[in-house]
Amino acid sequence: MSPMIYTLYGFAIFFFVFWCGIWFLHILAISYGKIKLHRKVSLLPRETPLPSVSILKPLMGVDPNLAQNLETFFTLNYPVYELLFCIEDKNDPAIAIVNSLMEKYPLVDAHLFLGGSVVGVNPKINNMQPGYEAAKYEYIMISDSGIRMKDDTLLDMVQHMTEKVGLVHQMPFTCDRDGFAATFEKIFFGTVQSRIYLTADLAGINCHTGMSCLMRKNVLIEMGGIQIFGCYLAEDFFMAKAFTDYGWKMTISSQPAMQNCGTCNITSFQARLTRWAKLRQAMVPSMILLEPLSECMVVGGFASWAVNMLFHWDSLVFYLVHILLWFLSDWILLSVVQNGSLPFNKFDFVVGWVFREFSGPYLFLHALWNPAIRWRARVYKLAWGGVAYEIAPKIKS
Ligand SMILES: CCCCCCCC/C=C\CCCCCCCC(=O)N[C@@H](CO)[C@H](O)/C=C/CCCCCCCCCCCCC
Ligand SMILES: O=c1ccn([C@@H]2O[C@H](COP(=O)(O)OP(=O)(O)O[C@H]3OC[C@@H](O)[C@H](O)[C@H]3O)[C@@H](O)[C@H]2O)c(=O)[nH]1
Repeated sequence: MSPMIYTLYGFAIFFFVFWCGIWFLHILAISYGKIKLHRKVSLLPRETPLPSVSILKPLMGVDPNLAQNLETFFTLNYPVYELLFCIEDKNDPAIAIVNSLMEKYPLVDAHLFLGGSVVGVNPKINNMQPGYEAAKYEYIMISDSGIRMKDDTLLDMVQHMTEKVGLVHQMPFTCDRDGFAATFEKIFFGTVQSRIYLTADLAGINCHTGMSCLMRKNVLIEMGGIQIFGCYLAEDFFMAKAFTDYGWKMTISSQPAMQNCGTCNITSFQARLTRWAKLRQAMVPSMILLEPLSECMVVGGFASWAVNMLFHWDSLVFYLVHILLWFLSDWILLSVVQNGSLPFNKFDFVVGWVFREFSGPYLFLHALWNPAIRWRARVYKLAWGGVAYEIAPKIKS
């Protein structure tokens, strides 16, 4: 056999093994999701009192659901906590919403911090810094503006903070909302993102998306505070990395993060996914190969060629069966993450799923060719490794 044939067989074996690995991830994610997610929160009395929590809420602008999302933080079923709302712009309309909720719930320990404090380039860290400095409790929670809590979400997260755990985060998911964009978001978070998030959590790989996380404050202080992550845009990834570097474990909680922003459209969601992809490409360069390769249509194409080469199986039949099984597996995983009836029918799922599968590789390439990162009012670039610098001044919204 010529070296060319050996090389082709080598590639065929690689793609077939990779394809098997991806299917192993599907099975792991579904099984682990069933075991890990949506467990009942224990209400049994404890020997020691529950730790008190300082909740940082960085806010910027308003959306139609902001008031009701924020209100869920005032009605948490948790003994001692404080709410630290942080708003950078002193003319931000979110201020009025926070003030009216603070008036409505005078017994809840809540404070508002205006103006932020420039400790780096990350605008979320800059915004939270005054709130962080004022935080008085032993656990710090960072919770983005679009998050909606159930009464027992904080309790669930605290119960996952066991002896060796330093950081508990929620796997991103979405509330039920109307419209195709909301369907698309739910399909994205409940399929491709959940598969990686669950398997990464099981394998102890850092996949932290910082929209809702609980941390031990003493460890944060030992690291130098949240400001040391201000030089990165992906402060979430580096915070989690620092916790593991300090010898702490991290885990997801049983309840996924319920994102419930009231403005939901395809363009802004795709811009957000592209921004995240740019962060991953800069921080974990192996993702540049692994991500496109692990897309259903791409890995299926390579595997179809490989099985034809190795076992003389019909490529087209193999490809179609692969897509059908992937689709079914995604439906099962989404149902596990949703843990109840879905707000859309099977036809909507087919349309949303096909759209996700075809737009995924496109968004990834788009992120690769356009390195500038727009986040809300500012534009940044990332150096390899993830350190960020701002390339355009703040755009007035
Ligand atoms: C046979 C092995 C195949 C491995 C395939 C890995 C394919 C990865 C495909 C998609 C990646 C999706 C990642 C989703 C979560 C990240 C969301 C995100 O970008 N968040 C950013 C913004 O908040 C945040 O800053 C970044 C966080 C982490 C990025 C690093 C992700 C690494 C994931 C690697 C997981 C491999 C799992 C393998 C388990 C055995
Ligand atoms: O300029 C800004 C941008 C954002 N933020 C706050 O940061 C939080 C997240 O902002 P967005 O919703 O725009 O962004 P994402 O949902 O994509 O964020 C997510 O990905 C990037 C990570 O660094 C974040 O930790 C994670 O939450 C919000 O609470 C927002 O109010 C600011 O305070 N200032």
